[in-house]
Amino acid sequence: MKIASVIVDVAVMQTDRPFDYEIPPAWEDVIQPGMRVIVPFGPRHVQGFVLEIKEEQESRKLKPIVEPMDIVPVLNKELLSLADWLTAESLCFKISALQVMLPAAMKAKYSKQIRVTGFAPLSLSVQSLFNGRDEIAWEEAAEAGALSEIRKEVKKGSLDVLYSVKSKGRKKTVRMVKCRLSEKLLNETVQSMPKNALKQVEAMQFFLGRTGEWIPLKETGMSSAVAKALIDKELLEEKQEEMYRDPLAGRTFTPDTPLVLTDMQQAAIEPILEKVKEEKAETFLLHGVTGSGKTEIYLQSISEVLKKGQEAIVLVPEISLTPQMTDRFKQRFGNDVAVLHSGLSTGEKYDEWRKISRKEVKVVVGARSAVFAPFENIGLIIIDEEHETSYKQEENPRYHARDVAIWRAGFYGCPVILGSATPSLESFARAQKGVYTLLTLAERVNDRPLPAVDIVDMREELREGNRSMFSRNLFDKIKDRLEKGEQTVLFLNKRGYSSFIMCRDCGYVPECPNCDVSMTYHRHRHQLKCHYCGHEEPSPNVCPECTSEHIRHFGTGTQKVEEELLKLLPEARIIRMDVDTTGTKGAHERLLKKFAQKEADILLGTQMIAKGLDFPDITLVGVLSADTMLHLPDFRASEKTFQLLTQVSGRAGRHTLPGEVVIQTYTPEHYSIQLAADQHYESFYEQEMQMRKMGGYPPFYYLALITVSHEEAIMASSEANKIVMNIKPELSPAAVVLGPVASPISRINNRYRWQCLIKYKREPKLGAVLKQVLEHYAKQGKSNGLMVSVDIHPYVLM
Ligand SMILES: Nc1ncnc2c1ncn2[C@@H]1O[C@H](COP(=O)(O)OP(=O)(O)OP(=O)(O)O)[C@@H](O)[C@H]1O
Ligand SMILES: [Zn+2]
Ligand SMILES: [Zn+2]
Repeated sequence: MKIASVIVDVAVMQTDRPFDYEIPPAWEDVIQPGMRVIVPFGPRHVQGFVLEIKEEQESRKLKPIVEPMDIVPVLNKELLSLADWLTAESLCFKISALQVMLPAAMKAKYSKQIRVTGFAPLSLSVQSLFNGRDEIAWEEAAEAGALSEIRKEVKKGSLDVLYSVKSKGRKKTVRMVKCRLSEKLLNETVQSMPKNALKQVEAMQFFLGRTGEWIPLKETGMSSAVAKALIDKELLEEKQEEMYRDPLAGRTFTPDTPLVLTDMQQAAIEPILEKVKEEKAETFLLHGVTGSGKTEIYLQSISEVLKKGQEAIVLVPEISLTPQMTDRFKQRFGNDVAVLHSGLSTGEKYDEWRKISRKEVKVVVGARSAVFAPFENIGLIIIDEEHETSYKQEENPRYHARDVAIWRAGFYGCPVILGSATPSLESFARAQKGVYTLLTLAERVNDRPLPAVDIVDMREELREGNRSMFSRNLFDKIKDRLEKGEQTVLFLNKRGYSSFIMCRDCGYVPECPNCDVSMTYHRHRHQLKCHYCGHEEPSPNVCPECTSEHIRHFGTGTQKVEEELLKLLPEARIIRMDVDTTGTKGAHERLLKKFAQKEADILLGTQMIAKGLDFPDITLVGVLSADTMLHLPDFRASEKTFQLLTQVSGRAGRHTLPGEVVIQTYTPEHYSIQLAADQHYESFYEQEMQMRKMGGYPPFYYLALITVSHEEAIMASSEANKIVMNIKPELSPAAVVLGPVASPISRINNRYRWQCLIKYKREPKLGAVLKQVLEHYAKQGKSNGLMVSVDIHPYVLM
């Protein structure tokens, strides 16, 4: 008999192994590894993934597969083995590793139906609920409050519960019609049709000269009733045709041609093209200052890959998946490009995925999860802005796109390009050691200078009586740009410094009642909101502690900056880009377009404007508060500050007009601010490496973070203690186990959180030890309410 081993869609430790199912003879030729199937599991039907197919001589009693959900495998052999690797590396469930590779639309949707069996009579109340129908949805019964009644009936045998599984994704179809008659016959028919059937006559006339051609029903102008009548008369034929939802519908792209590379670009691209030609895996770190033409190198490398008939994946951070960035790929490669980003609807993402899967496109540009694009002949993988922490997924499977890219490149024998103006310390250290090959673009294209940077000490401003959020230096420069008709970008760093409320008399800051964090103030609704659990409450007008009225909004929101700017410079035309103004579909793009067409003088925004912008008339960049991120409890705080300041500064003076940057700060002496002003990556790297060495942090040590949470603080802390006691003897003396300590955010959603951090260099047993810890708590978890999570190479230490 033929047997399929299947991973079922039930993400708990007990089911984290393949289960065997019989393949019914009818499906023997159909079912293959990598397909989704529906299988019985306990009383239910669930989705599962076929891992392999076995042939056994002896027949044994197995439950049969109910039916396949795919006609062709959705995961190829390579992706199936990538799932093995991912499971082992990130200590996740196999099912999570398989699901993360597919678009959300392909996740299973479960529904329950209740059906009348006819074996026993129904009670009157249930009869009236069914109201003559054979079947109703579970939800309907639940809403009617009839579940306990139903349960009794199921026991009696009069009702039955059916579980069904569906894919969420719907293919979009259009109704097409075709005239079945020959041209001659059609002519005669139109003549002989009764005159009172005017609509039908008109409809048939439409096909004169177009018989035998499939035409969307919409275009024929006839109603469905008329169509139906004509189909019934066998004059027309109909079919449903599958369609893609096109997120870029109605946009045209002016094709562009490759630029002539500068000598420096040429030197950088050659080693890449060599590996493309040799089909050898190698990881390149392309370190190029802002505006040095990295993107052109990506484009021309991809060209070579396509010429060889291979495919390319380009990852960019979600935040820079702006039309400006994706257009550059569309302009060069036209319809060969699929774009995957979170702004697409579930259906649109599914359609893009299908285009990739059917090899109708050759290039994918997308955020983190695009690294799983189901290509089978990959010739190049590019990760732009490789230092971005959003490449690490912060939920299971906790993978880093860079590691996945390097794994896939190893499989296909192709190069990986990691590009950045400010590489992560980890990657640069690897390049120093020769694990990655370093390629450097030390200057901007065509000797354009990097912008000149002024650091302004805001404490000094205050001492001299300037209480505004703009230093005199920055203000003068903005005014100057307004007069000259040049453009300014103002950047407000909000990460880690969202606006909160504080009482100026007693220092009281409202905190979330469920989580130990201060709440964020939302100005437009005068509400306080917790970003961890979603709790919301009205913002107080007097201090709940001391009843002072001086309880105020602290921190500066973009809206407040805009108001102040308008007070000072009423003539300025400002575009504000933040979560409030870019919430609707296409808003991001519209705002940037307006700015590009010079309908505004100042672009004011948060993180989302730090990257990728390339406009010729931006000659001034102002950073309103450089140090807000420096004070986070995170060993990467300096690195993040340096990266962000360098990126934002890089938006100025990218074309012929020279650029200037003003950085406002309360800690001007800090090395990450000083060195960002000099745009001196190597010096920053040297200095930061010393700090990391002293602190025992990456890249000198690897990290693993264990977090334990429970509703009672004492449970969380004592279990965290037990874990530490159990782990320590298993590790080498070189490993350092810190904690347990209360997590920086010590409570989320009424669960107390404790953590311990393991620092290590080489611990071959660590993975197995941590897996044991997880297994142990998974078995007990349900009964004692403990939750334990493990994050290998964590980026969020809170
Ligand atoms: N060989 C070239 N000749 C002329 N112009 C070029 C060349 N290469 C790139 N450019 C132009 O230089 C500008 C900067 O290039 P690009 O955006 O590729 O830089 P980048 O290194 O990706 O920048 P960033 O990291 O700051 O986003 C662009 O306007 C681009 O069109
Ligand atoms: Zn107070
Ligand atoms: Zn909360």
